[in-house]
Amino acid sequence: MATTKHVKFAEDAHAPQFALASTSRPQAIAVHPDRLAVVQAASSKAQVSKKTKTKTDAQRRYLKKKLDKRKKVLKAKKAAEPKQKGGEAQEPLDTGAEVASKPGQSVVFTKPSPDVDMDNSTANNANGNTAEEGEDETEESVEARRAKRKAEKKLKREERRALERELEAQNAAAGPSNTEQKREGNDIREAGSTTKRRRESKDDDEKADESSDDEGRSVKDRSGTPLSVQVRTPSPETENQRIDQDLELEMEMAKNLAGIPTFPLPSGPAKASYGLLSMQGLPAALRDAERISQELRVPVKDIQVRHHRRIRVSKEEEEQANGDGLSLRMQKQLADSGIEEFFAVQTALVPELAGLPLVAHADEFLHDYLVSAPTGSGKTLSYVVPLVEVLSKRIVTRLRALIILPTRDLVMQVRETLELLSRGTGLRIGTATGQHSFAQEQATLVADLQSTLLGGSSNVDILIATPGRLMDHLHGTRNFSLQHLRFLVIDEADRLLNQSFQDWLAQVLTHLSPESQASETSEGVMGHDAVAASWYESLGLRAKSWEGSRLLSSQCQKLLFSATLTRDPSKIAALQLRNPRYFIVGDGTPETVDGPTNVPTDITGNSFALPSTLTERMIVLPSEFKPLNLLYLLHDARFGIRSALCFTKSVDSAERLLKLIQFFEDAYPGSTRKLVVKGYSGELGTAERTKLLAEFKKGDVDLLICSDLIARGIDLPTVTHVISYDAPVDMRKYVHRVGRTARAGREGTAWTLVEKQEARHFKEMLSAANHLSQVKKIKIKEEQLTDLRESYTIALSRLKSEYAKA
Ligand SMILES: Nc1ncnc2c1ncn2[C@@H]1O[C@H](COP(=O)(O)OP(=O)(O)OP(=O)(O)O)[C@@H](O)[C@H]1O
Repeated sequence: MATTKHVKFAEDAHAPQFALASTSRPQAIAVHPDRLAVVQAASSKAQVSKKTKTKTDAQRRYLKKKLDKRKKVLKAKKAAEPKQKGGEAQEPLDTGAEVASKPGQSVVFTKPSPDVDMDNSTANNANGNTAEEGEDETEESVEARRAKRKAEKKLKREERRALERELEAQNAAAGPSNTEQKREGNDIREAGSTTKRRRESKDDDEKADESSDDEGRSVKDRSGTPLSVQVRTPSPETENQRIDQDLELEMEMAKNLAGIPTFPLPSGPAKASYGLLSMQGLPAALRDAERISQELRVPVKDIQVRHHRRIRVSKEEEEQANGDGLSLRMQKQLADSGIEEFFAVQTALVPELAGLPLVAHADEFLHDYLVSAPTGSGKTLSYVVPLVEVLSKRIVTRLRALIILPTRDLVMQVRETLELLSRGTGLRIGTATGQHSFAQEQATLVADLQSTLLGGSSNVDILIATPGRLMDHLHGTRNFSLQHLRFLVIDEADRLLNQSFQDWLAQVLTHLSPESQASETSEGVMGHDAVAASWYESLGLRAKSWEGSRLLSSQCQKLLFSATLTRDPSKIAALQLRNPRYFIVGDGTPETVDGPTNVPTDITGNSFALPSTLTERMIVLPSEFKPLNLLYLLHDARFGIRSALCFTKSVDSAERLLKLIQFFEDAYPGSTRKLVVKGYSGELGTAERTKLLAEFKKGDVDLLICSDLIARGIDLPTVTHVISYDAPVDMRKYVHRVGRTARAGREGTAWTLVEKQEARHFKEMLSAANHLSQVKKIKIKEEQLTDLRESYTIALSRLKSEYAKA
């Protein structure tokens, strides 16, 4: 509405008097008197003159510029004076009128009158051009005017400088107190000084104008004789406006910036302190982790299993409650497997867990456990031995232990260990990985797939699964229930917690509580004798007064393992831990307030433990030298790398490298025995992968080129070297890759080929984990590669033609 009115006024602005007088124009009468006043003002000549007044400064500038131009012209005239004195006729000025008559050009004659110039209206001739005459002026009056102009000019300069000083004073008043403020102050000063520089340069130009004729164009007559006139194309109004706008903008900027609050410069997040982590909800037990030295060894026969009390007891009482050792059966199994003494992580966990009850009572004070121990330190046995010891007391088969692992290969590996150590116990072990059909898996995991049984029906005591297939069974297999679960083991926990696959963790935790299945209770349901005691009440099977109502909602204890276990509070919170205890196996140095001192950690204080028997090397080189350097490592007698895993960044690059090395081996005459090199990736079938790993373990394969599929958890005791052909992108990956060697107290060497452009990142990564000093830099000289070059060139050209064919 307001816009319409405004438009109307704009239309009526040409005849405001008429609009006021005429009663036949209701639109005009309906207008608010204030607006009317504005419209009237805008339409009157008074408004024009007011506008002109507000631009006095700008006009002065314009004037000054004009005066300077005149001064220049005068100078030129003065230079011509001797000629005049010599009786030569003064150049006729009316020739300039000819030039000035050209449309669009304003012509300034050589002797302008300042009085005329002060009033533009009188200075403009009929064509809109400026024509100022001064033919009859004497030399004295010229001198006087020059002096006057000089004085005026000086005055203007002083005014200008005063303004600049004022601006600077405003900036200083803003009071910068830190770097950012200083920067802003600098910016303001920069803006001010830019203007100042511009002005100074203008001043310089003006000075230069006195001797040269840069801005003005020298106009020549038809005969080519230069005329003493200055031709300006921009109109004075445009120039005035520009100067006004500049000044207003500058003032505005200074005003705005002076009031802006300042903020500190952004910087990278600092490593979280333990105090901070605690404040963010990390349980105190996780802050004050129990550290165990990597070197600790205890003979299997000396292990004393701690029997848990039903009520919470002091640490001293708990220690006094030492019971017997491990079962004789277990001791025999371990001895048969060549295990005479327990490693550090096992000495901490086996006594703690092996004495746990098969069925937990309400007043049993149970813990959940988080364990961070180096790669190859025996974490698998540290949970497998106690699980077998506790569950072997069972009479009825129920699903009592669930072990979750990230890959199928790891599931098979843990299954092997479990089967070995549970021999003679009758414990049933099942796997769910998707290796077999869903129906096949269902048949092996669940005894009764037809009826609906409140207590579930399990064919296995221990299930080892990948999270994806586990979800399938939770949602799609009748009578598959987690209600009897005593142990939930999450191995390679940090990797699994990073996988949100079907929200698997939340799903598993939900299926541990009875509420999730309470709705399924109905009269037609059979077999409630098999329901877990802790689930009775929730399923409406007993009155509250029953003793079992005091049982825990779930008796399940959680055990988490990794070489790079997270202490990220948000991830930990998702686990819903109960009375957690945190074990870190490292060099035994107690943690400081700011975190462990010698164990590499990431930003959230996550511990990265590395085996003490590991030797680490890096070679920094241009990317094109990587294949030759790798071949050198494989063929030089000093290194003699065999039984090695070589990691690449992708399956494609693993394939290419494999072919290149195979072509090289064909072409290279230098070695007595050709290296056997094979590729290992997820693209191979399970049977093929198992066969390949068996060959490698036997020593039939010298080098296995692989993707990160087997970077975690895979236990190949014969690996003596790990080569990262492509450098790992983060510390976790590095720890797990290099951890494929130097396992179980054996020696091993890890090599990382670092491309020059990656070197900085790689070193920063190591040093952030406090680990840079452990990785020795090796340089292979170009001349050391000479022997390999010829065969390498052949291999390379064969590789090219192979890819050209594809
Ligand atoms: N007490 C022991 N004595 C001798 N060998 C052992 C002992 N405990 C474990 N080992 C062996 O050490 C090797 C590594 O064990 P395991 O695979 O459990 O390591 P890990 O800590 O799980 O490593 P990763 O973090 O890489 O998964 C295995 O070959 C295992 O048989």
